[in-house]
Amino acid sequence: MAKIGVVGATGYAGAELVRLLSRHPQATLAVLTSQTYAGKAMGEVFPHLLGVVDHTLEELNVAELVDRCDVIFTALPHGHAMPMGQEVMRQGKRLIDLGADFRLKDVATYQHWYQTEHTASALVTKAVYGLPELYRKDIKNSVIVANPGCYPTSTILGLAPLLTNKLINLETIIVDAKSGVSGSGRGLSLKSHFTEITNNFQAYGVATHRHTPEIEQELSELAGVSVTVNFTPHLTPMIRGILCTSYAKMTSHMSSEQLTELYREFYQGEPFVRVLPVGIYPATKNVAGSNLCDLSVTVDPRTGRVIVLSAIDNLIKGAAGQAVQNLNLLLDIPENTGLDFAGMYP
Ligand SMILES: NC(=O)C1=CN([C@@H]2O[C@H](COP(=O)(O)OP(=O)(O)OC[C@H]3O[C@@H](n4cnc5c(N)ncnc54)[C@H](OP(=O)(O)O)[C@@H]3O)[C@@H](O)[C@H]2O)C=CC1
Ligand SMILES: CC(=O)N[C@@H](CCC(=O)OP(=O)(O)O)C(=O)O
Repeated sequence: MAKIGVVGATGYAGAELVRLLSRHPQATLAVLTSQTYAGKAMGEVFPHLLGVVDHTLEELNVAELVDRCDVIFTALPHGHAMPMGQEVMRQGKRLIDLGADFRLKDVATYQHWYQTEHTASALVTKAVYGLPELYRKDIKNSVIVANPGCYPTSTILGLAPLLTNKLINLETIIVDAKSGVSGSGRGLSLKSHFTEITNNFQAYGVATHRHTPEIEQELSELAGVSVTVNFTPHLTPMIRGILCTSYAKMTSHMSSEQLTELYREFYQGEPFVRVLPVGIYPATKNVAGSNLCDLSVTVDPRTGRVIVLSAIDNLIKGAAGQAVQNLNLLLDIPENTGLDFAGMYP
């Protein structure tokens, strides 16, 4: 049994991780941390976990925390996982960071987009980008896993077959994404205020969202040349889910059926990617509560563009579920361990 620490267990991503790990057959929750609720029982802060998770939240120093665990998950605001990375390396343990601190390979790019100094830059080269569908082998042997952002997960899975097979003009990629409000975390803010989000639909971070360089880094890696994208996120009045619609000009003539077949081959054997038949489109409700990413691909012969739709649950495939998938790779056990459940419908 792997002893697990969840740092930031009282956030939306952390609490979802605790829920998933509580039923994981090869992991045991050793430490759950919180600054605000230290001393309280997890079930007191989250009544849905009453009788399911009996742990008391603790506030520990980094060295003690790492000492008590084999694998540590950090689900903290960006900038706070760096000391954990250093201690994990010192003690020879393993880290899965759900935040952004180890995702960008270029430290200057991180500092620019996050307006935060990187205090563990030597570790960035050691971290592996935790998207199992692309980096499975590297993740298995890694010490620090940089769990991807929610928007990048759905965008990259949607576009990867096109870039790998050089089927699109790289200067024409547009990503139009919509997210549920849980994506912005549990903390109170005007952005997620009930009256601001209900009966409302708005864009934010236009041309400035910090997931842009993460998406560009990974698409560039797939294409073998530098790729830029227009990425526009929107906030929708729902709790969970991301739906991304990506557009690009095709460089060759293919039908929707041919491209769908190519996607099927690309993702063959993947436990969590479903390529839908032509004419059936992903919806957030179909993946809510599961670790699935649903994809559809359509060619518009009139404009020569391909339209890719991808849907995930931002808290599961976009955060906690993907983190458990990465844990399974680190432990060298079947990737769907503890994740082998369908979503919730309706
Ligand atoms: N929500 C989502 O859909 C996704 C989130 N992520 C990423 O996961 C991470 C957590 O996100 P989310 O759960 O949404 O955020 P929340 O705001 O819901 O939770 C943040 C957590 O961090 C703790 N925390 C806050 N400030 C500090 C601090 N200064 N030092 C230490 N701990 C602190 C809080 O706990 P306490 O006050 O109890 O200590 C809380 O547990 C972020 O990096 C986020 O970007 C990634 C993908 C998707
Ligand atoms: C709806 C909403 O607010 N979503 C968040 C993205 C959550 C996420 O994945 O953020 P990290 O990259 O920090 O892990 C946002 O746009 O900031």
